[in-house]
Amino acid sequence: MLTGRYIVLIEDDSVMGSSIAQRLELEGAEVTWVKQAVRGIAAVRTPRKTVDAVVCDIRLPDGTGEEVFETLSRSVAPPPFLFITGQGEIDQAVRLLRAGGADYLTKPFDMRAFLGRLVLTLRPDPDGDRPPQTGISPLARQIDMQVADLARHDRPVLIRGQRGLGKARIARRIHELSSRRAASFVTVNAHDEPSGLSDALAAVADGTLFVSGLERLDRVEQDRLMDALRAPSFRLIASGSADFSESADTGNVRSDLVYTLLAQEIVVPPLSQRTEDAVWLAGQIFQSLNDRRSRPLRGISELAERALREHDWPGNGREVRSRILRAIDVAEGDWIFPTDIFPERNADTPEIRTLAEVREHAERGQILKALEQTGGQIAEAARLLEVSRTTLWEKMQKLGL
Ligand SMILES: Nc1ncnc2c1ncn2[C@@H]1O[C@H](COP(=O)(O)OP(=O)(O)OP(=O)(O)O)[C@@H](O)[C@H]1O
Repeated sequence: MLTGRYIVLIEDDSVMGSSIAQRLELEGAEVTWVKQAVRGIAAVRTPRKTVDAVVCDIRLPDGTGEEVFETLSRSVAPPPFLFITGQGEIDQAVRLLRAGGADYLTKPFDMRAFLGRLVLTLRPDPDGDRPPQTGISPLARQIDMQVADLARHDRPVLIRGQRGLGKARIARRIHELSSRRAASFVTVNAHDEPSGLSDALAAVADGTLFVSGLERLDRVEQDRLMDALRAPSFRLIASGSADFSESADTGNVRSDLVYTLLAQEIVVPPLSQRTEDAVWLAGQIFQSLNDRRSRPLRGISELAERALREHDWPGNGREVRSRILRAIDVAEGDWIFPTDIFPERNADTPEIRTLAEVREHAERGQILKALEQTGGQIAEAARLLEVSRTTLWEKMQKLGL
């Protein structure tokens, strides 16, 4: 029933804790059991894998379940919480449900009833055939799960990160997975002058308002937005720079606006911290553009993939897109090569290239020339190049020809 699921159990009572932990493990779950609030916060905030649910007692030796939940909500979108309460704590539990906790159960309870409630509480199955949207790295998969989670709520969201990381795409995905998906998604770009906030507020109705680059909104517009948020018909999603939380300290953004947003945030790490995602994204963008070509290319060569992995992507996803667009345009053969993507690295720049790179580049040129002369006859080309057919074939495979 719970195979492969990871559950954090915060329960100080040894008898209760061990019977829950044992039962969860019997059902196939992996369990981290802690007895203190502070340890619970640590286990959820820096989990060793994605937490599918937290089972949390309300009364703990060093605090309450409510404090655990609230502390976590300030920095991350917490996983679903199933609270275990005593009779006297129901008010607190109900308050927690309103704040976004998933469910509660009153002691004493039957273990089967507990399992039934837990299954309904769990985070949607991460392997539930949803393809990656942000990337394939664990960090990106975590973002995709947060997106699914936040789509189930209706609170304001802040998406924080450097420029060009796909924050606008993330905002749109939250909207499309949410119950507001049939309504409109209206974007305000605070980098533009004027941003068009008033028109957007008039147009959004019960849809989602996405404010890109929130810290760039001027004071008058911030006041207008905050007024609208007093009784909003819409849901606000905003994007901001990686150090957005400092905006409140420096006075760039009204502090009440900052705190409204910080409660639910997604932090998107730069591509330089997850270069496997840069390679993945290049592949995705290549695929979508290539499919539209009348003469499709065969792919991104291994050498180019290596170069993608080694680049540090200061312009993030936006840079990936523009480089792949260009590469598809200029590629001469069937495959994309490093210099198609990074033209600044071509032979007449003073940059030192490895001997292997130079050799591969030269070999590729000669092989293409020979194949051209022989009308694509491999045996004949091999004779001109004075190598065996097998050697030529192997080199062509390696060079992606
Ligand atoms: N995961 C992704 N899949 C496809 N394209 C992406 C992805 N991430 C970024 N891009 C490309 O990067 C560009 C920027 O995306 P987007 O506008 O969503 O980023 P942003 O983080 O909101 O940028 P900014 O903060 O600079 O406005 C777009 O052209 C988009 O095509």
